[in-house]
Amino acid sequence: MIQITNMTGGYGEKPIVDDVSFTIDSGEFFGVVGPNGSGKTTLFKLMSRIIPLWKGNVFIEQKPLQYYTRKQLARKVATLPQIQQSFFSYNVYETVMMGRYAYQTGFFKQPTELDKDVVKRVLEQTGLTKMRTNPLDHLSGGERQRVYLAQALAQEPDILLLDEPTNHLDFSYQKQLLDDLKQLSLTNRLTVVSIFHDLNIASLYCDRLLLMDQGQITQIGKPEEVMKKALLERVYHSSIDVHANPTLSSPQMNLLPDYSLEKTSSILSPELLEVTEEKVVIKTTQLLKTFSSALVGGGFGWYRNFINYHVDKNFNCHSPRQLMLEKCQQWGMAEHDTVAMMTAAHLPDYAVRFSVEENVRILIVVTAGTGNAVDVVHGGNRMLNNQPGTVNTWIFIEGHLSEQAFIQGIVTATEAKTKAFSICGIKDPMTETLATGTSTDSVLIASTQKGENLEYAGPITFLGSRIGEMVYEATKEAIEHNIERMKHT
Ligand SMILES: Nc1ncnc2c1ncn2[C@@H]1O[C@H](COP(=O)(O)OP(=O)(O)OP(=O)(O)O)[C@@H](O)[C@H]1O
Repeated sequence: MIQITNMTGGYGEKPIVDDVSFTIDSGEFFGVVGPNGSGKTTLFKLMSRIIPLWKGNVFIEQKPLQYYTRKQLARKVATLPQIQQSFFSYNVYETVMMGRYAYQTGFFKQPTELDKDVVKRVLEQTGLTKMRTNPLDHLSGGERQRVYLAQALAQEPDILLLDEPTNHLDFSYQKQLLDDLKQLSLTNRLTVVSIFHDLNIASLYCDRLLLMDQGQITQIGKPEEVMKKALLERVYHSSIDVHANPTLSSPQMNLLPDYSLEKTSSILSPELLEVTEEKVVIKTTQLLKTFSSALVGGGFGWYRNFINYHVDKNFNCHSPRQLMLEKCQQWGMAEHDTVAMMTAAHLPDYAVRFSVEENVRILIVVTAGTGNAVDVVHGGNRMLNNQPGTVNTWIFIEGHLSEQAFIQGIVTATEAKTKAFSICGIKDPMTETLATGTSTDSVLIASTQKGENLEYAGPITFLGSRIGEMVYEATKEAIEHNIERMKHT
C-alpha cells in the first residue's frame, strides 16, 4: 500500500504539489489525470524521491520513503524509463537485464541464475522472447516500449509508476501494453500508478482516478465518480459530453467542438417527403441523431436518409436486413447514412403532420396497415414470423433532445398509436380483444440536435404533448385510409 500524507513540494518558492493526501491499495490500477501543468509529473517525482518533499510524507508499506536505500526502493518501485538513445546500442536481452541491477551485488555485478530466470520470464510475459537478440534500434516504437516495460518488470517491483506509458503508441500497441499491465495487476497484484492524458483510456483501465488541478486533488474515486461532465468541463475549460460506453461500464467522454461551420437554418418541412408505391423517403441535408427499431441503422446513430420500403403482405424473407441493404445500395444510399424499415402497408395511404411552435419544428409520418393487429397482453400465443412491420411511425424534430427525451418520445408515440388503434376499434383477430398495435411495428425519432433544448418528452411536456397529439392524429388517419381501402378491395 502507498500512503501519501500532506505531500507538498516543487521547484521554486511556491509549491507545485500542495498538501495532497491519498492512499493506493496493493494491486490497484490507479490513474492520475489532469490538465497540462496541474502537477502530475511533479507528484510522481515526489513519490519516487527524484525531488525532495517539502512537507508531508510518502509511506510504502507503512515505511517512510526516506528510510529506503536506493536499491531497496528499486526493488519496490519501478518506473518506465523514457526512451533513451544510449540504450540503442544494446539488444533486447541486455536492456531488460539492466532492470536487475538492484539485485546484483559484488564488484563485477555478474547476473546470477535467478537474474537470468527472471529476465527469461518477463521476456516471455511481454512477448519479446523471439526478438531477444535484436538491437533496440531495429525495433518499432511500440516494441521498444514493451522492452522498457520488461526492464521495469525485471526489477520485480511491487509498484510500477508510469508517466504516459502509451505516448507515441498507436491504439493497438496502447491496448496491448495496457492489457498486459492490467493482467499483471490482476494476477500478480502489481500496483500500477500511471499518468494519463487520455481520459477515456484511463476510464477503461483504472480502478480509481485522481483528478489534479493546480497542484491539488479535485476529485478521487472510481471512473464514474470522476468522469462527470460538469467537473471535467470546469477543470479542462472545454465543452465535453460524458456518456456510457456501449459495451463496458466505464464512462467515456467526447470533446464538443465550439466552432460552427453550418449556419443553423430550418431543414424540416413536409416537402421533404417523397412517396411512391415502392417507398417513402425523406432525405435531409444534415445528419440527424436517430433512435429507432429499424432493420438498417437501428439503435442510436446519425443518419440523413430515411426509408420505409413496401413489401407484399406475404413477404417472407430469411434475411430482410440483407435485402434492405441491397435495395439501399441500388438506390445509391450508403449504409452509414441510412435508416431503413419495411412495411406491408399501402404507402400512398400515409398520413403526415407538421408543426412549428416555440422554435421547434416537428414532422410526423405514419404508414399503417392493421393486418397483423395484436393485443399486446395476449401476444405470446402465436407463431413468431418474419412479416414486415405494419405501422411505421417517424418523428423528426428540429431541436436538441436529451437521451431521456428520445426514449420518452418513443414511449409517448407508442401510447398515442395504441390510443389510435383503440379509437378506430381495431381488434386482435385471434382474441377479439382491442389491439394495441401490430406484431412488427417500427418507430423512429430523429433530431437535428440544434436549437431549443428539449430535455423531456413525456405526455405533459411541450414536446411530448405535441408528439402525442400528432402521432395519434396521423396514425388514426392512416388507419382510416387503410380501412377505406380494404372496403373497396
Ligand atoms: N524542473 C522544473 N522547474 C521549474 N518548474 C517546473 C519544473 N518542472 C515543472 N515545472 C512547473 O510545475 C508545474 C507542474 O508541472 P508538471 O510537469 O508537474 O505538470 P503535469 O501535470 O505533469 O503537466 P503535463 O500534463 O503538461 O505533463 C508547471 O507549471 C511547470 O511549469
